[in-house]
Amino acid sequence: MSGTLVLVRHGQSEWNLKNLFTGWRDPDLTALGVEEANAGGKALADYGITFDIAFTSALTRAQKTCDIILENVGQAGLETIRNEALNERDYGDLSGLNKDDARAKWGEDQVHIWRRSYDVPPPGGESLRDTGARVWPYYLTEILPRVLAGQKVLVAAHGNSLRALVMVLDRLSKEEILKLNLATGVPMVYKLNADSTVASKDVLGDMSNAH
Ligand SMILES: O=C(O)[C@@H](CO)OP(=O)(O)O
Repeated sequence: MSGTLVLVRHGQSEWNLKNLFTGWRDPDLTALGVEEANAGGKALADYGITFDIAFTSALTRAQKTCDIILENVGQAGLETIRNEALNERDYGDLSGLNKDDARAKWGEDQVHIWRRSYDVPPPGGESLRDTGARVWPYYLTEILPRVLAGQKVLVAAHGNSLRALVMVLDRLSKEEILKLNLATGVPMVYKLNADSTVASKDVLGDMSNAH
């Protein structure tokens, strides 16, 4: 058995609350988002894990979630690497639009395809496959080697950048990934085998109401 990889989606952001497509835009956490990050951090503290290093994106909501989690496990100030490779999927021209307004304009089905399909990009933006094409190499070169060396690694990132990772880790098909939503602030604890496959996965919270 090698190390441990913890993936967590940031807590609720101002734009999650306003129901706006966010992508690379940079809204802060809401008060609920801060609470969710604290709850995720407490769950990890109860689980009994501490980290060797943390990774997060170039966006405020993920960075703050990362900091809050580290505070909760008693590791404020732990070395944290920020990289835009872990940023949210770029929503292109949809960024800043209200999701219900987009449904009214383009139809429920089309918006669902843009939000959750594997390979259909929103206008001017990235498909999940495009997002994976930057997340996955970063994972392989920067994150996985540390886990395989036995380190415990925290990754605080975004709904879709993490879906791209989970798709590969959990070996999900294009159809299965369409249905997968990640809840804000709920840590997923992966133990990896030496060949980098998943030995076990513990979800520390409720993913059932994720959307
Ligand atoms: O707006 C976004 O960037 C993402 C994550 O909040 O939204 P969705 O869940 O619709 O992919």
